[in-house]
Amino acid sequence: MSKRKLNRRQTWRAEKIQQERLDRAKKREDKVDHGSLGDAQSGRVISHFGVQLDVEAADGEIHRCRMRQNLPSLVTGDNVLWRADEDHGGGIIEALEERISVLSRPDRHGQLKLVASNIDQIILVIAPLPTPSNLLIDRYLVAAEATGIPVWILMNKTDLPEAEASMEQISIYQKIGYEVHSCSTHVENGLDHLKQMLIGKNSVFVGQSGVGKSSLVNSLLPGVEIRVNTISTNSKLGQHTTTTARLYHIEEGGEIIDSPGIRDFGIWHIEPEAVPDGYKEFAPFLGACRFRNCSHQHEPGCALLAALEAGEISAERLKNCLSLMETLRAES
Ligand SMILES: Nc1nc2c(ncn2[C@@H]2O[C@H](COP(=O)(O)OP(=O)(O)OP(=O)(O)O)[C@@H](O)[C@H]2O)c(=O)[nH]1
Ligand SMILES: [Zn+2]
Repeated sequence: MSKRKLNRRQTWRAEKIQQERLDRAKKREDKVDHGSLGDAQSGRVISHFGVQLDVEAADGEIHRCRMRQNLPSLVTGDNVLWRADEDHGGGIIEALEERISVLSRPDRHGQLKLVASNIDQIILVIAPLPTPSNLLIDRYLVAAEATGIPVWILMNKTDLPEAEASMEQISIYQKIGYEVHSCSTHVENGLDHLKQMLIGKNSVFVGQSGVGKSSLVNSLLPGVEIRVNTISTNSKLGQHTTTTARLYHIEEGGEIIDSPGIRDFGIWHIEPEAVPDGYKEFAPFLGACRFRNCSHQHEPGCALLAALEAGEISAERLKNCLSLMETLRAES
């Protein structure tokens, strides 16, 4: 399979198939003698290890579960129906409830693999140091927009003197309509506002190495040790992580799903042609160019160039869009 991403129609089809499976599984279950199994109850997959998954029951207890063979592959964040196995311990997952969102990434063979589900918001973490380039921010935003999951920007390390200039640098994103919030893990009460933003939601933190994602997660989840790195110049491009995603509860409310494979989310492969769709302020102009294969660089009747001329989109964003397409073409 190519590295194609699911388009809307495919996503809709996958959801439909999933719902039909769920209905069939429920019907079958009604006819089965459950023996030593308890009543069906709802639960949440909080981590998975190959064929075994940890399911959190409504009372907060965690049960190591196997799954019925008729189920599709499950992922951290899934809501499931499961039964306790009273004879053998643990439990059996019998059905998957509809997912509201999924993060998937291509594996080394280009096949899409689910990474986590039911995520309410993607938080793109940036910091004054390492200094973000707007091109990199765009890349994360394009990837986030493609998931359909709401995304906003978090400026960490506001304790650094460079913070003000960085906020200025990213003000362009606020103009486009992205929410920008800030915090510091190094000052007292620096995370109070962030905690408010997390309440009642299932969030993932993404962003480049060294911006403080581990520090954030550690501060939000005291007692859960996640390694904090010193700034590294190593690019993580191409690295494959096997660590499973885990769902954590924040004491003040809200959930975080975290894994190294989620944090480097923005550098997952994106189709070059899909890039302009990730520039949300371009939406009114896309598809309006005179030529279908317009490169948006010099063609007469280019709707994006006209929008630029009229001051409706920024030159920087258009330049970054084109250069991101170029980079992704070179990578594929
Ligand atoms: N000044 C300042 N430094 C911070 C803050 N938060 C984290 N750091 C430092 O930034 C560095 C990188 O932090 P990490 O939490 O490892 O960053 P990360 O984003 O998880 O990095 P990766 O694990 O490589 O993806 C460490 O030296 C932290 O101590 C902050 O609010 N202010
Ligand atoms: Zn054009």
